[in-house]
Amino acid sequence: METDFRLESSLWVGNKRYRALLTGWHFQWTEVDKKNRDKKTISVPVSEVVGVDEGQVEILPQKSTEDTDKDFTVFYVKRSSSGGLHGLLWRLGRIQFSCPSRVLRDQWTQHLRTALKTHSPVRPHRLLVFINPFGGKKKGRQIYHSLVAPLFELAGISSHVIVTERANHARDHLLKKDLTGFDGVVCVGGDGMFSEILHGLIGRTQQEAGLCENDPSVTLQPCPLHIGIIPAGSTDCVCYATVGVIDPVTSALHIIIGDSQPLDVCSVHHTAALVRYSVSLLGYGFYGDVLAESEKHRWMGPLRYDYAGTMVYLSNRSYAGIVQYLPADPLLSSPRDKTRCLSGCSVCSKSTGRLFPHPSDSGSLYSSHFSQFSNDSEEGEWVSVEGRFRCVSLTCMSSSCPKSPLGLSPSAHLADGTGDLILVWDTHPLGFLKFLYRHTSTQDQFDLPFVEVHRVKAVRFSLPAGKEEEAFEETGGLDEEERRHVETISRNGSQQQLTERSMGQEIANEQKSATPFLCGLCCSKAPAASVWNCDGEILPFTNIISRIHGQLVRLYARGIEDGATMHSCSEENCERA
Ligand SMILES: CCCCCCCCCCCCC/C=C/[C@@H](O)[C@H](CO)NC(=O)CCCCCCCCCCCCCCC
Ligand SMILES: Nc1ncnc2c1ncn2[C@@H]1O[C@H](COP(=O)(O)OP(=O)(O)OP(=O)(O)O)[C@@H](O)[C@H]1O
Ligand SMILES: [Ca+2]
Repeated sequence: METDFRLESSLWVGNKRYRALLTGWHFQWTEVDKKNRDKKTISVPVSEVVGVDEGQVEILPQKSTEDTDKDFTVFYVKRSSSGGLHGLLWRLGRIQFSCPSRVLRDQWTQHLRTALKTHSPVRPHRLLVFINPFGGKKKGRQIYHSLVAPLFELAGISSHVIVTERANHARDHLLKKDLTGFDGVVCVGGDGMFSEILHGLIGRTQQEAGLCENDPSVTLQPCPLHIGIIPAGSTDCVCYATVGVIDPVTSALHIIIGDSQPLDVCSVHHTAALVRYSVSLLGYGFYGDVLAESEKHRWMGPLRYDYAGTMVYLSNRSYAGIVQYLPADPLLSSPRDKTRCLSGCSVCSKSTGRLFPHPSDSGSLYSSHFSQFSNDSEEGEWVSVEGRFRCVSLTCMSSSCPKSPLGLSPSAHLADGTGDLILVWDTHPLGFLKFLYRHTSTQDQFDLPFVEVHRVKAVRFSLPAGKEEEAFEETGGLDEEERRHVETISRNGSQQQLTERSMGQEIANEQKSATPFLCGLCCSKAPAASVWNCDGEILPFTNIISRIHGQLVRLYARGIEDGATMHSCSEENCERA
């Protein structure tokens, strides 16, 4: 393989001579001075070459090209620092070489294209793109058309663009319409848009596989289509936690080169029905109350979370609950091992083999998961704790975001088949503030006497006996209706109906009236129950069962690149160098 693509020759960039070399997995060019001494080398992995074109090529603004038939242009990924604690920004690098002859030029372009095909087999050719025109600062369309579409065009990707006309438009399209010929689905928007794509693709995949999403013990089928996220929302947590920066061009380049990042997904069930899927935060107590409060102040934009956070903090709530969890294997990793899941993470790579032991045998591929949820002794025993909690949070990944650059659980893994359960027991207000504040720095938020963190495969939450009735009274007896609804679903066994109901706007509205009334410090009686925040949506149920499905979806991403340790960034292919 190495020698198949080897090509070496002198090439010119302007009036400077370069020695260019295409060998195996890399394309590199070294400036050579008049005495034939090597100067700076730039080396680009073939997998990061975006495209090759004959002649002189400009992208935006389109200039008239002064084509010479001995030139070719190479587009590639160029890194620069994001300037923060987090990942690296990617930009489109461009270099135009002149060859001594047209024959040599053709040799270079052909070899580079063959190398690209061989080393980048998973690059998308056709994408389905959903743009939420109202996400974030309402710039989704502009971001896509000015920054992303020209790059897709340059890379020869054809895209079918749908500007959504209502909430759940993208999800419904993915559940019902023909998806033949698409390699991936791209959402232009925030976490809410990503969640729509997630639900649409997981639902569609299970429908086609004839699997029932309602039963938490069923091993779900991984989705064949990749998901790309072009961040254009007010909260872009999934993008930040999987790419390391919130930047449309960086994300577009990850899509173009076909990066593939598996992602764990948590399914949330109530009695015998699926409620929703979550990847970043399933949170009860503080985070539930913050979301409920913030919904009343949407007009404030992203600031509403800070306002709601402060109000909820001041209301000084804690909630009674019973939390049961199924611990993951402690020998594999720990939420307190101080490691970080970065690009090429070995814990995640090893998990792939464990989660899918025989990739060639589809029978055992999925059945391998099944026992993880049962109470069989090999998989460990459920642990049960009961008490009053400030918050109960479950996250399948670190959930790093600009507010908390290392995230809710800094050592969590994107694709290890586990989630981290964070239990914050009731404590005095200053203690809880300390816990929250530590999310903004590198200080360990778990190193506090009232905080526990567990790496888990599944979690159950229920209100203590007696509290349940009290909570229902406060929420206007909604659960009776919910119970009827779930019974209907169980009888009909209709997945579509369930999805409609669990994600529908009506239920969100019902819940708004059912959410605990926040009356700040003047509260005479605190509510007995909080609500669940599931990736930014309020759940209509309090008692839930959730289970982590390892590597259920794949994103066009590669995890966070650590600028400090990246060879290619610090030395060569980097604007900082
Ligand atoms: C003292 C400073 C404390 C700062 C604490 C920052 C912790 C931030 C942790 C954020 C974790 C986000 C996880 C991702 C969730 C997304 O799937 C979801 C959808 O986009 N976002 C939210 O639900 C949105 C959830 C937003 C939660 C924001 C919480 C803000 C708390 C502010 C507390 C101020 C206390 C001030 C006391 C005087
Ligand atoms: N055309 C549309 N009209 C109204 N709502 C839409 C439309 N398209 C998508 N949505 C919904 O808008 C919600 C928020 O979208 P998105 O996540 O893209 O933006 P956001 O600004 O980050 O949102 P939020 O502030 O709620 O986090 C999504 O849940 C999605 O279902
Ligand atoms: Ca995980």
